[in-house]
Amino acid sequence: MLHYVTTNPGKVREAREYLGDDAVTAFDYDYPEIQSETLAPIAAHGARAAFDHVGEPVIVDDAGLFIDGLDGFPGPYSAFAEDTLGVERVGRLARDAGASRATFRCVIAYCDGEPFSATPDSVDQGRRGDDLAVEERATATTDDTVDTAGVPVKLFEGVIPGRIVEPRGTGGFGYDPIFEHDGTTFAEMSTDEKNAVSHRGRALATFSEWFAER
Ligand SMILES: O=P(O)(O)OP(=O)(O)OP(=O)(O)OC[C@H]1O[C@@H](n2cnc3c(O)ncnc32)[C@H](O)[C@@H]1O
Repeated sequence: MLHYVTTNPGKVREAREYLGDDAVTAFDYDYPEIQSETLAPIAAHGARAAFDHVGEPVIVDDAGLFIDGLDGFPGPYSAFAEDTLGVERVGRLARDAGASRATFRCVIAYCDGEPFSATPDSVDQGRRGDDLAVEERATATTDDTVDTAGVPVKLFEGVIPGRIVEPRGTGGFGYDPIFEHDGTTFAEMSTDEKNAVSHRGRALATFSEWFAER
């Protein structure tokens, strides 16, 4: 069984909607997080720690909102900023600074304790939005396997550009009310609609393609 290790029920809802109810079980465990300016090492080390704790295949998912005009703040500190400032205040900070452009990123890290064989279909199958205008660019990529003290972890990243706006909508969780993509905030979308465009949906798409081959 594949365990989605998180303390955030919103992530589990989206993963289940995407992968299917029976594909993953939620495992509520607050794995120790390292500090880093990028999400990938945090997710990789989290997956290793979660695998050590659970002892079965795990996914961890580290996400962050990167506001261009605030030099990427809150980025990897998004959970801390939500807990301390709150979503509305982060939104106001961005708008007051005239900084509406932002990117949501999600890195999914998979670990089952086994090495990954580099079959032609299992790596470097990421889709890039290079043919899209920069403003619209959204990417979902598989990254290299990361070795965390002898245990390999596989990473999948999803990225979506958007704008910080005044809060709208009641769905979703976290920063969804202030993150607008194509005129609609994530909180105004159903889980399905959000998954179709979101950072997490894109990361889940490349993960599930790869996992089906494993
Ligand atoms: O680490 P776990 O236990 O998985 O749960 P978390 O909520 O702390 O997870 P993150 O560190 O990945 O989340 C960073 C912050 O970004 C928020 N967040 C993550 N994904 C989001 C999404 O899809 N939409 C809106 N906010 C999101 C989340 O609420 C946190 O405040």
